[in-house]
Amino acid sequence: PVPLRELAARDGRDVGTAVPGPALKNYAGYREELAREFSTLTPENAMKWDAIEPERGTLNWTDADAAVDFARRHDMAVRGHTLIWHNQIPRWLTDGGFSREQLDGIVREHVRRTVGRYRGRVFEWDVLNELTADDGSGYRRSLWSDTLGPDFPARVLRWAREADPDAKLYWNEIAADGISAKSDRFYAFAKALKAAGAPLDGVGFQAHFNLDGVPKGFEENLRRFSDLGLDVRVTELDVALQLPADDTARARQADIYAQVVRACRRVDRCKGITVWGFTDRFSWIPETQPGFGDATLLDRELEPKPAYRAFAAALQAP
Ligand SMILES: OC[C@H]1CNC[C@@H](O)[C@@H]1O[C@@H]1O[C@H](CO)[C@@H](O[C@@H]2O[C@H](CO)[C@@H](O[C@@H]3O[C@H](CO)[C@@H](O)[C@H](O)[C@H]3O)[C@H](O)[C@H]2O)[C@H](O)[C@H]1O
Repeated sequence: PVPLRELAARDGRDVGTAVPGPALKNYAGYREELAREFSTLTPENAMKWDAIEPERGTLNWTDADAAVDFARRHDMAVRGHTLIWHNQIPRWLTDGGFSREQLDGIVREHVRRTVGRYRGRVFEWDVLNELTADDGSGYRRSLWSDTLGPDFPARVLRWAREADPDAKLYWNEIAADGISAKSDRFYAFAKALKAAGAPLDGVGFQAHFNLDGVPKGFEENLRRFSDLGLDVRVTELDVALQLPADDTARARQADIYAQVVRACRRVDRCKGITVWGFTDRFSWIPETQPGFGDATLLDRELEPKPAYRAFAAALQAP
């Protein structure tokens, strides 16, 4: 079959996947499939703050460099993930008791150093990740919102722009895929940043779904953000199944993947789709959602599932 990356390219879009460090190192078949099917990759954990700077001043770029090098050797682009998130923050930072001024300096240095290191080699950054409160009331409570003041997103975006003027800068969000109080708040934040002239280039919708299906207003939501002059992306797509999954569940899963592809293709500024892992062998779902899994396009032996065929068919449909 024609690789997904080629089908997406016909539309001027890209298709990507999250890549866990160990998979890239230890599984030959995985690397071949990755390079064959995908035009972008997102390091699943290697570019997060706790991986890069586990101890203050101790830097570890090993897995991040390996992912960037792999991409360069296989004509793939890299989405950097993620600079500011409430999870996977190193302990020295959460327990540091830093003042606003001190934390500002620390964040600025982290952004300058990380974006600077991959200047010209990472084409997009999830600068901001999951900052919106789930109830849509405002910012999610975090070290950042508690310490850095209400305008910290604009400041962090500006530091990222300084470090690499060519990289596209994104705010990536979870559970804001449809029209909801949360996505309304996210929309208001994005609109305010654009109005303030902050360097926000795009927004990412993670799309961690299950058989409840694609949330109501998904396409409309993509379109309203793009109408703000923003690129939009699906950044972490998977469809978790209750285990053991049967053919009916896999057929429903396939339909959901296809719906997402069709919605993205109908929105001009939807730049592409990234799946959060492409084989059931490497997926965050089983560890974090006991009883669920089989969420991706290929099975554990890298064999295509109905989801893969539906994804490909939706990419090439007229
Ligand atoms: O939570 C799912 C998505 C939601 N959106 C943002 C996105 O970044 C997030 O991705 C997931 O983010 C999760 C953390 O919140 C990641 O899970 C972490 O993944 C890390 C790297 O594998 C794990 O850390 C390893 O843990 C091992 C045993 O516990 C240790 O031996 C390793 O040293 C340590 O690196 C953490 O326990 C585990 O919690 C998942 O792989 C990753 O898929």
